[in-house]
Amino acid sequence: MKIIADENMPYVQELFGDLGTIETVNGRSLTAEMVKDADVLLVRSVTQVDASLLSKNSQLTFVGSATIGTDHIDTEYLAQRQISFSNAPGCNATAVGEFAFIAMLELANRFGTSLKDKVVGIVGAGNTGSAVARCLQAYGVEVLLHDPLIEKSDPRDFVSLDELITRANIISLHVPITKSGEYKTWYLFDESRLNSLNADTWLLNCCRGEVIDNRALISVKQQRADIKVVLDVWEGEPNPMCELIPYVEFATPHIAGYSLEGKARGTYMLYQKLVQVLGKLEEKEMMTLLPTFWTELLTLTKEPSEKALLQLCRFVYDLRDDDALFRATLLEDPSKKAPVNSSNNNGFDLMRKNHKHRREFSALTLATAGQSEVDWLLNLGYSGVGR
Ligand SMILES: NC(=O)C1=CN([C@@H]2O[C@H](COP(=O)(O)OP(=O)(O)OC[C@H]3O[C@@H](n4cnc5c(N)ncnc54)[C@H](O)[C@@H]3O)[C@@H](O)[C@H]2O)C=CC1
Ligand SMILES: O=C(O)C(=O)[C@H](O)COP(=O)(O)O
Repeated sequence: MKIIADENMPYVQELFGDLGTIETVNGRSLTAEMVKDADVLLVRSVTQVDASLLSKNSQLTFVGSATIGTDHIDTEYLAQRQISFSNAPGCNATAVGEFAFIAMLELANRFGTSLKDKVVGIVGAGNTGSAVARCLQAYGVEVLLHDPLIEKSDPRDFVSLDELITRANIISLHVPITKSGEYKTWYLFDESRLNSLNADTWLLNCCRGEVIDNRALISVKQQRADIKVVLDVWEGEPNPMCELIPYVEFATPHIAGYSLEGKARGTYMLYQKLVQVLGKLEEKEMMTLLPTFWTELLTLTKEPSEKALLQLCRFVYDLRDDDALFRATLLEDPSKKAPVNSSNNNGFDLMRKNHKHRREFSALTLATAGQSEVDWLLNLGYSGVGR
């Protein structure tokens, strides 16, 4: 069995090595010729899987995408050809949740205010949106949810988008990209909605770039310095509008979901699905793949202040590093805010390829010496001993 896999998918050899011969490829430049004799195709979000890519292949039985989003997959076409498909829903939700939470703490620190006093509006209350909400609620922050597609069947409280925009100090976007229908998300935040944001709103996008009209965001930011923006995803990836970068507080190349656990979970979920499709038994376990964190135990002597909490988060992931590298990679002279060039696609993809996967909060164990007042840190995701 020939398995073609994206080179940016960790643990493929460990998990799929016994099932067939593996060839790893650059997912962005995959062609019909390259996949013509594949039995299994394992991709990430940068590969369009459609009739054109599969036009020379008549033996493919399984396509797996180690991602939450499926906007790059023509699932109808795969179904027509009776090719099994699986993505990895929820695989990197914790990573995105922790990323957004850390970004909010960083913003609070930068602007000399407290995250705890804010109201956060989450647009899209599925896996990633709920993961952000869990972190915020663990810390005691008020959260508003907006999700018209699930509000009738979900016991949580929901608000309209207008109410969310009116009441929230921070808005975090967690919707799939959809181009049609009543609740389409393409340019959900267009110029008029961006202009309707309250003074001093913080806007975070960790889902898909085109949920915000990026050109409109530039013009709104030119008038509204009060709005603060965090972008992990960009319209037109891998060629973001470089002139937008200077208006963004924290800028990263679509790596909110890039925790080692999240990526491993993605590959592992595809392994589980393929084994099932092949009628075989699972013989591998995910946790045995992960290395231990460089330090496993941290002793807390008292409840951390917000600044100390940020330090604790930076211990696991320092967002400032990725932001600085992004600017250095995509802006020729970050101090002059000049773009390297308008189509710097290698820089964006190279940063993603070489990204040093961060760990999730759970990789770090906190010794809390029996203090129940720090239980919320365990709800935030850290592991704990001492109780
Ligand atoms: N930056 C990154 O690295 C990552 C980005 N993503 C992106 O985030 C998206 C969301 O991921 P999940 O939360 O796991 O997906 P999910 O499917 O669990 O949740 C998405 C939620 O958005 C809701 N929704 C759809 N249209 C909406 C609208 N117009 N207004 C409000 N809510 C709406 C859906 O009802 C659903 O509950 C993915 O589709 C993917 O595009 C996902 C993982 C990592
Ligand atoms: O899961 C998703 O959806 C994402 O956006 C992924 O985190 C993107 O990662 P790649 O598949 O592009 O490596």
